[in-house]
Amino acid sequence: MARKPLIAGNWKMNLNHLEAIALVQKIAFTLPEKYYGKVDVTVLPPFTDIRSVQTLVDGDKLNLTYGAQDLSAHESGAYTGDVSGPMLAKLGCSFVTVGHSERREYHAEDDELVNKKVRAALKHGITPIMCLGEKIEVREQGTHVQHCVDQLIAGLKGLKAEQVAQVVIAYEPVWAIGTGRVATPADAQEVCKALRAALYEKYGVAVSDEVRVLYGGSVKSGNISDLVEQSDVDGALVGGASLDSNEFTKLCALAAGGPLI
Ligand SMILES: O=C(CO)COP(=O)(O)O
Repeated sequence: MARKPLIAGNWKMNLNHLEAIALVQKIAFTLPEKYYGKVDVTVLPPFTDIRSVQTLVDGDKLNLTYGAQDLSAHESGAYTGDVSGPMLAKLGCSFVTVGHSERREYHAEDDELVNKKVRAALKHGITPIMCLGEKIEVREQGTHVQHCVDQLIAGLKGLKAEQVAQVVIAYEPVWAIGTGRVATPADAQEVCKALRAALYEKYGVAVSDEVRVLYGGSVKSGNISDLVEQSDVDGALVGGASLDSNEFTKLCALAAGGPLI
């Protein structure tokens, strides 16, 4: 089954709301309408930028969508500093990353919390992009495939097949994030294929055919084509390269099959 590629720009903790408006305007101006039929494009700015991005996307009727980088597992209440699913839904967020390795590392998020956040996103109609991936030590031991499959199963625990069908998975090997050390297309395919096989085994073919599995880690316009050519890689979660409008739009165009802008 042909899955439409998704390119998600994870801005991480970069750009204030004025810079966010400028970047989204540049992306919208540079990427011609025709590409949106062949690739879904979303940007994931910091929380403080989302309202401004919403105003621009709604006002100019842009084809790209936007989302957030995290959400609370709770609905509301005494959770200082957190942002809830209902708040993000109200802002029109289409996606939210959950369980990014930087959240796992700096905020001690484990698979159990990731699972709660995936549920919170789904409950409020926001598509979770559930991130997983191995650290370098795990890869060196050669147990990375099983490690990633275990993270997948734990993150989706207790969900019904119809719910799993709505999730996006992002395989991001930790050693490839922000390092310039991109996994080879074969490395990405090995894990993405195993993740899809695990989805097939547990939830059936309708789910494994539907779920988009992205690769993330030092993705740029120079390597996106070889990555999306892999049969189980359905797009990319892009960090650094998503902050440069020329690089990001070029990457989106290539993921759509070109031609290069
Ligand atoms: O963490 C990432 C996206 O979520 C990847 O970041 P880089 O593209 O900067 O390596």
